[in-house]
Amino acid sequence: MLEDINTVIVIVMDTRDKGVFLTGGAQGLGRGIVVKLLSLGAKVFFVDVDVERGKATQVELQTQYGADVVFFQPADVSDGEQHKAAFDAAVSTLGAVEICVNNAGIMAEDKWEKVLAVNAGSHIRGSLLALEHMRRDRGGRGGVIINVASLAALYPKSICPSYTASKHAVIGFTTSWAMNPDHKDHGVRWCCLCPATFQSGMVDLKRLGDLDTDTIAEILQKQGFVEISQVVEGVMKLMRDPDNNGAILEVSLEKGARYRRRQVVDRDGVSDLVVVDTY
Ligand SMILES: NC(=O)C1=CN([C@@H]2O[C@H](COP(=O)(O)OP(=O)(O)OC[C@H]3O[C@@H](n4cnc5c(N)ncnc54)[C@H](O)[C@@H]3O)[C@@H](O)[C@H]2O)C=CC1
Ligand SMILES: CCCCCC(=O)/C=C/[C@H]1[C@H](O)CC(=O)[C@@H]1CCCCCCC(=O)O
Repeated sequence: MLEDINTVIVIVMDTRDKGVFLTGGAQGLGRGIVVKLLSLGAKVFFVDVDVERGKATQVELQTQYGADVVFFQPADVSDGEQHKAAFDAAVSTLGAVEICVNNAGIMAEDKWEKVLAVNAGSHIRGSLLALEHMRRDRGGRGGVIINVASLAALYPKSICPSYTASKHAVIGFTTSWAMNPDHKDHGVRWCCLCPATFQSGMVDLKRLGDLDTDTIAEILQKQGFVEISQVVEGVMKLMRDPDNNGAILEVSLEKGARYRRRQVVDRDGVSDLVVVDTY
C-alpha cells in the first residue's frame, strides 16, 4: 500500500544504560541534565570545578538513583590535563561514553581569556576527546556530542562581547565537524543547544560589561526567563533525534524548543550532506 511505502521509521536514541560524560554538572543546567538522564536509566559521569557542590550533588543523586549510576570527579576543564584525565576516568568507570555534553560555562567580561578557555576551549577539547573515543571507524560505538552554546551564539550582544564570541566559536566548530565528509564512518552526531536566559548560578550581573546592574536587571526582567526544565527537554530532543547531525536547537520563551538552522540531513547512508537553513 502507498501509505506503507511512504512510511519512514525513525529509531530514536534510547538513553537507557548509555554512558554519559558531562561538564559543569554540579548545579544549574548541567545538574538538570544529569537528573533527567538518571531518571531515564543512563549512567552519568560529571565533572565540575566546584568541588564541594559537585560532591554534594553526587551524594544526593547517588542516594536517589544508586551509587553505581552517577559519578563525580573534580576537574577544571580549562586545564587540558585535568579535562583529559576526567574523560579517561569516565571511560574506565562507565565502560564507554556514548553521550558527551560540553556544558560548563562562565560569564566574566573582565576575564576574557578565561571565558574563551572554558566556554570555547573546553567544548572543543571535550568534543575531540569524545570523537576519538566514540568513532566507529576506530572501534568505538558512535554517539552524540552536544555543545551548550547560547542564543548569544546567534546574535551580537553588546553587553557581553567575550561571552558572545566564545559562544559563536562553539557553533562554528560544532557545525563544521558535523559537515565532515567522513561523518557516516564516525557514527557521531554533532549538535548545538542555544537557550535564552534562564535562572542559574551564572547570573551575576556584576560580571557583565559597562551597563549598570539595574539596567541589565531591567532588560532581563523584561525579556523573562525560560525554565531550566524546558532547556533540559531541548537537550533530550537533541539526544534522541537520530537525524539531526549539525543541528542548532534554540530554546526561547517566544518560540519554545525549535530547530534553528543548519540541519544537516543525511538519512540515506551516503556521505552527501545537505544544509537546510530554517531562519
Ligand atoms: N544561565 C543562562 O541564562 C544561560 C546559560 N547558558 C549556558 O549554559 C551552560 C550552563 O550554565 P548555567 O547552568 O547557567 O551556569 P551555572 O553557573 O549554574 O553552572 C555552570 C557550572 O559549570 C561549572 N564550571 C564553570 N567553570 C568550570 C570549569 N573551568 N571547569 C569545570 N566546571 C566549570 C560551574 O562550577 C557550575 O557548576 C553554560 O555553558 C552557559 O553559558 C546558555 C544560555 C543561557
Ligand atoms: C538573548 C540573549 C540570550 C543570552 C543567553 C545567555 O547565554 C544568557 C546568559 C546569562 C547568564 O546566565 C549570566 C548572565 O548574566 C547572562 C545574561 C546576559 C545576557 C543579557 C542579554 C541582554 C540583551 O538581550 O542584550
